[in-house]
Amino acid sequence: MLRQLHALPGLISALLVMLIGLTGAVLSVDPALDRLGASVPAGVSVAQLADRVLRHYPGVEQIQRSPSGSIIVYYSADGQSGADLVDPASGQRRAPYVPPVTLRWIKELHRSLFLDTAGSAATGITALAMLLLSVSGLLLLVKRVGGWRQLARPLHGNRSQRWHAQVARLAVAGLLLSALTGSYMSAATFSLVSDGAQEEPDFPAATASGPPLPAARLTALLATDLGDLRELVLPVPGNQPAVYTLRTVHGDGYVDPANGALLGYRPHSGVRDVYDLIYQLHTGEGLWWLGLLLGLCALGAPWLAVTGAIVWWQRQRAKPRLPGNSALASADAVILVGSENNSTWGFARELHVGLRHAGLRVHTAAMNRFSPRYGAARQLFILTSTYGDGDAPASGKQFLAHLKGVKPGPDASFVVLGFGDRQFPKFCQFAHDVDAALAASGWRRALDLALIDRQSSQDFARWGLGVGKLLGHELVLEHTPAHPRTHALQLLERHDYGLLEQEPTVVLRFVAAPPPADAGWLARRFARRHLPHFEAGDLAGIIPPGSPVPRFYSLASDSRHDVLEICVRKQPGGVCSGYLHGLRPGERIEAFIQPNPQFRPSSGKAPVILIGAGTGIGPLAGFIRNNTGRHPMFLYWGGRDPESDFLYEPELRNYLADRRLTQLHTAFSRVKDGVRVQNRLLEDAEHMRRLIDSGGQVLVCGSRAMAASVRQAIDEILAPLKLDVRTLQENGRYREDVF
Ligand SMILES: Cc1cc2nc3c(=O)[nH]c(=O)nc-3n(C[C@H](O)[C@H](O)[C@H](O)COP(=O)(O)O)c2cc1C
Repeated sequence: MLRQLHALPGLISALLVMLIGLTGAVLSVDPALDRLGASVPAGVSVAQLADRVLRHYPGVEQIQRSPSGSIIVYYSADGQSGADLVDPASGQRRAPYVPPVTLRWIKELHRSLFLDTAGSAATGITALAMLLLSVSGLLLLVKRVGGWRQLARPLHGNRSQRWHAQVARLAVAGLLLSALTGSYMSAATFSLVSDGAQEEPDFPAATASGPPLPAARLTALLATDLGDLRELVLPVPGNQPAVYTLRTVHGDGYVDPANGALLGYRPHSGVRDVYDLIYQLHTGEGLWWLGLLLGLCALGAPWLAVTGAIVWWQRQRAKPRLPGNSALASADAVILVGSENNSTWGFARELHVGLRHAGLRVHTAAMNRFSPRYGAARQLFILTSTYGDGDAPASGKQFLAHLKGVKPGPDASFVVLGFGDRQFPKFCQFAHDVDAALAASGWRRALDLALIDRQSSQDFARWGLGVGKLLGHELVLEHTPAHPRTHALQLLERHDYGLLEQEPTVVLRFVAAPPPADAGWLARRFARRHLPHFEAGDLAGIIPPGSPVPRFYSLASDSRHDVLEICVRKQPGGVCSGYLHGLRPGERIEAFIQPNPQFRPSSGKAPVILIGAGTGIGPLAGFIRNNTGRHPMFLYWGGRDPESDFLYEPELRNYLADRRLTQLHTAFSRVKDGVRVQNRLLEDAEHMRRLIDSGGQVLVCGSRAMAASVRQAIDEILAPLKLDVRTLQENGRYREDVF
């Protein structure tokens, strides 16, 4: 609901939001430029200013002060009118005053799109839409990160989602203020609220008799500080009575030239003061720094409109159509889906189709649709992601509340499959909650809860085999989530390890592939000569011939060096690892990049502890290679045999020598008195504790089993500090990349 409330006005008003944002950003610079050109002397009265100006401009008609402090004098001389910018300290001309035509043009576009009343109404509605977008966007952001207190925490999601949320996080306060003040000003334009404008003060019927005093001696002008002045209109010859008109930020009145008394003064009402403040907060006039900040935030509006539209489009694309979705009453199997960004629906569709091929009638719906009618479902499959900080995704939010009112039938059984990301401290938490709640409500668990990390197609296929056994049908589930465009790579060189141990491991270095020899002129002309952007720790998705399913390998290099490096161990029967191990220099592959921004050392001088085993060294070696700032970095790595599979040995020795690596601790398991990396950590517990206690960050890369043992070891090491891995994870100080 909240998402619709955000997306719908966003899509409808996107173009106008972009225009208003851009023009607002341009206008925001004006108060700062005005302020730059203005000199603002303190303690000068309006009487002093008028006296100084009159010395240089005997024909002065009007003196204006802009909110930023510039003084503009309108005068006539030799029958000609003119306007100058004047130095308030001397009353001398600084420059002719030329009203900024372009700026006025942009202001008109910003206010009314040059369409008078209709245009003002359109910009007013856009301001309201921006208000709604800012509030709903803020609430979505809070939900995304898992609570108000987590607002500063690293953002997750695909590239467009992260960019959208990141800019929104920076700009939302400014956009909210601009939208709120803009809506108020629009409402005032259409007299829906008052702008506090009041009638002119009563013009005096008569003034004191006697000759006019010099401006410098007029008491009302002496009592008015220059900082409060808006405008002083000098007596017009021939007007009776001839008086000064004085307008200040506090009120308006007239000044008797014969005795300097203030006549008919009318102070501004509270409503007017409120309007003036709102005007100032919207335009930044008189508050140039706020104007610039608001302008920067306004620049975010076009960006948010574009990335928001992309995110919406991606979400729509991920929503699959379900062929032959049976009615609930006649279904043999029911699939309920909990999803925030719709990717889980793709997996659900594959299961739906697979079960139908097995001859079942299948009903698939969102988890929120769960109601007492579902109690009769014989076989209930729940596929759900987790969102925020271990929370329910949008289409599963109401499930647990609805579950309380549903009585399971006598044959009812369930299977829960969770989708999540191990980078989160609460990995698949909602799936755990749903699984436990169903069991506690009397449903029979047909299969243990299974969890899928980062939409792994292989894990899903494996789970499908288990479901097939349960149902007594073969179930082949092949779902590949949409992936980014692939790039052609050419193998530059390879370094082989592990041959002695019969555990072949290879470090492969690729470059951007040149266009094929038979490519046409156009293809050669526009062929990409560089690798796409990536950083060490991101993932390369490689699609082996004969399989649509990509396999992911952590990157050991970043694109700055124009080389893409991965480290691959040959898996028995592995389709992709076998293919990669068979590659010879000069051969080509297709790969895409999947950013993994969560798995990177954070910037700063705190120590970084890198822990890995086997090919998990790949990204860790990349981090060390990039440590040109020589921040303290400690590597704990486990292999089998130093003679055979000491991956990156020469490079690591070089990094130690040039201090990119502070210490190297290795653990080899297939030697006499062999140890594993977690044993090394425990041996070095005192040192580890000190490093973590001093703000250190831990990055772990390797197999799932190794990561679990390392977690256990670190918990043990940290126990005396009353600290644990979970707390470090919540603070972004413990990150894993496991496979
Ligand atoms: C903002 C955000 C928060 C997430 N929070 C969690 C989490 O707390 N635990 C978890 O295991 N996965 C978390 N994930 C990962 C998603 O559950 C995972 O990517 C899932 O496949 C998304 O499926 P969906 O597109 O159907 O929502 C989060 C993802 C995002 C974008």
